[in-house]
Amino acid sequence: MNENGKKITMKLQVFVRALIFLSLVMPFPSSVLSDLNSDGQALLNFAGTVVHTRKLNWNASIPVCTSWVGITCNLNKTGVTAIHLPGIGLFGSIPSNSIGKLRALRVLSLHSNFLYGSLPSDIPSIPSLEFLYLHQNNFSGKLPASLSPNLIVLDLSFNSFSGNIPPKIQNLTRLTTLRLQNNFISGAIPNLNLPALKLLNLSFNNLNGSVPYSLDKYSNSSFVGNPQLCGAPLNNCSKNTSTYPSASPAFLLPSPTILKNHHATLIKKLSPGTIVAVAIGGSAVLVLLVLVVVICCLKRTNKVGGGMLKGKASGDGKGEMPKDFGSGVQEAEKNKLFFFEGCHYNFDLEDLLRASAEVLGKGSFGTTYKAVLDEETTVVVKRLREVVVGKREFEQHMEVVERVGKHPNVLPPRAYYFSTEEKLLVYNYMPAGSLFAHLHGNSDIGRSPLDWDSRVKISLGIAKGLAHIHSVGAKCSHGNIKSTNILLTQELEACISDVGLSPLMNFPPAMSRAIGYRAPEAIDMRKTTHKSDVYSFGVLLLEMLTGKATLEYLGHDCVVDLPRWVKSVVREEWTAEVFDLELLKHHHIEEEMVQVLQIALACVTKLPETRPNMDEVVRMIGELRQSDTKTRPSSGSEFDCTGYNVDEVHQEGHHLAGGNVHLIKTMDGWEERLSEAIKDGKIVVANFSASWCRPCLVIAPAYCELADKYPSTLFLTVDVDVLAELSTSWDIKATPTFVFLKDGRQVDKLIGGNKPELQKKTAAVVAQLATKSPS
Ligand SMILES: Nc1ncnc2c1ncn2[C@@H]1O[C@H](COP(=O)(O)OP(=O)(O)OP(=O)(O)O)[C@@H](O)[C@H]1O
Repeated sequence: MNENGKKITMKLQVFVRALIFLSLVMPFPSSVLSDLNSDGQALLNFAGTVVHTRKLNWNASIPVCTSWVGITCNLNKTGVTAIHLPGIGLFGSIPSNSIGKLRALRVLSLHSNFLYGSLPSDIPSIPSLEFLYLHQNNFSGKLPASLSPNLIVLDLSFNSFSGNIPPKIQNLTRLTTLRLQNNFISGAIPNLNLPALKLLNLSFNNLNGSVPYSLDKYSNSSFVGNPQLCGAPLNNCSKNTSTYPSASPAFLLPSPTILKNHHATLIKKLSPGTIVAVAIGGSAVLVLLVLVVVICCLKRTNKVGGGMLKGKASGDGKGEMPKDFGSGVQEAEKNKLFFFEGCHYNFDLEDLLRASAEVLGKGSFGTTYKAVLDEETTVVVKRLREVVVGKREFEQHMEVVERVGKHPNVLPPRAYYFSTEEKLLVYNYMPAGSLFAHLHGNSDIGRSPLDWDSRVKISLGIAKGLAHIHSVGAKCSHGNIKSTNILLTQELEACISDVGLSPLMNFPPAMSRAIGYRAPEAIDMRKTTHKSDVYSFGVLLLEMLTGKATLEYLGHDCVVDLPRWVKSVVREEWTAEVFDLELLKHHHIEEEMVQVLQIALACVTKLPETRPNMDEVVRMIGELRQSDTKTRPSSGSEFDCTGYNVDEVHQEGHHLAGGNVHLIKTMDGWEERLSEAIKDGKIVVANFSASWCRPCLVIAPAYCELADKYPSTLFLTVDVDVLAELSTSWDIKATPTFVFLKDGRQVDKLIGGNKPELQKKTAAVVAQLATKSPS
């Protein structure tokens, strides 16, 4: 693997740790030893209810204050003062009478987990509590009404809290940071006069009324995304203030809260211009697609004169239609090819039987041929075997299929033929081939591998097509979703083939390739449902992410259980091994890849009722695409995993450090930009990561302290992924920020950063850059 590949691989290892909770959940010993103090008991109550990863070593047999992960105690070890468990995959609701019982607790940091439900009221009201970090979870219900009067930081952002801002916040005289953004908080903002408050963010809620005068000193970014809110620093109340679209209701997957919140933010932040552009662009693509299909159909065929005679050659490979092809077609019925409405093919059955033919494959429903009628007309003929319904029922069913086929991501049959002995379906020939061929057959035909954008586009197309099929009725499922049944246009739009065939057939024993896509409850084809289609779609997503087929030839055909394989790889913490090496060559896609992996894993859960439906899947993938322009570095705006907008944090840091902070946001071109910033004599904060678990909130105020302490100093923030490059053990607390003089000498370290190799290396880089750019 090249350098870049390795880097991305390591990034992915960091990213996907958040997924591990899906498979790493471990039961916690519920027995409690009698000598355990009440804090220990309270913590065990918490851990006994909230699912967690094996990183948590809490055990009744070990004293709480010596080595329980994430726990800090007071000096005489009589009480727990801090809990730091951010981003470790905690999943579930916090019970009351657990953390709320810790009477000495000052810091509670459980952000970036998967916690949901209401926040027990005994937690925020712990009298000693000073720092409460619960952002990036999925807590819901009203905001806590009773709050510790000692709170300094209250961060409940990126959750699903609703209700009003409790007026009691006014009593928090020590509060310096209040972050409630990206929730569903409604009502008017109370007139808050908080003397210590420096950071305020109420953006992207459902707040209304006018911004109280006491708060108009905060910037616009503290309030944006509340369409009903007006007054300085937002627009004047008399004007229309809806500058941002309101939030779409959050989608609740069992797991990816982060995904939801992150993307809810991104959508909310799309400007109307962008939305219009996306809408126009989308419609243009759609119109183009329809045009292509119409033009294809309009190409009338010339009758084949002296073409290939029926029954001449082999049925395998290129040649003519096989000897017995059409043998069941009775003379009187030769012209009884039934064409669907809107299709203008101009051949009859006889032409078809004489056409030059090639076997494309033998599937579960019969053999599929490519039939070339003339230079302009090539179709695909599916010769169905084991049709169990009679003519009338077949015809009625075809009417439904015609209806279902009216969607840009569904490949409709163009014509059919039915007689007692022969049943044929005619489709447009899709020269770009199947998704299977694109993913697994490239080397044979010199086709370049599918890049990430194309894979996402294809996934979205399939999801839309499938959602459309499901919208026709509860009983209308596809039943055979797999990569050979996804055909692609030249523009790489996905078309789902074989729609509506399952109900017509005598259920064949599933072919081995199909078995890999089958939901556990639908191995028998008769039991396919919407949710079993969702499972198959999840396998398709995994196939696109991993580049692995569901069937391997190891001397004999071997079915690959992709969901099982992927889960086992993630469990063993070899997550980066999951992804297709072809994809690892590209920059800035790792976050999206992990998000798609989350969607895929949600689709392939064992219990059908826990899988999302296809509409929800469409929305999730769609959000991924809409956020695309925001998450790619070229857009100039970035979000980290905790949902912080780096620009926003930069502004805060910049503001607080007296306009003397220069932030370098991305890895691209960082050397040049660092040099420039050094030349400008600015304080430099270099974030060498596009995203993930950067405690911006912690770092931004800390910049200011350091800016005071070391004027004209260079700050360098090194992220966990860079750390991972040098260290095999991942420590969630280590997000080191080093402070360097411009000559490369280190003068301080801010958080973590006890990795000498990393310090040495960064110091060398800084020194080298400093000499390159005289200040
Ligand atoms: N309209 C089409 N244009 C181009 N290729 C097609 C078309 N329809 C099917 N194919 C390709 O022909 C091959 C055989 O298809 P067929 O549907 O018979 O089998 P299958 O997809 O492997 O299995 P199943 O019958 O279970 O769907 C597949 O590789 C498929 O991708």
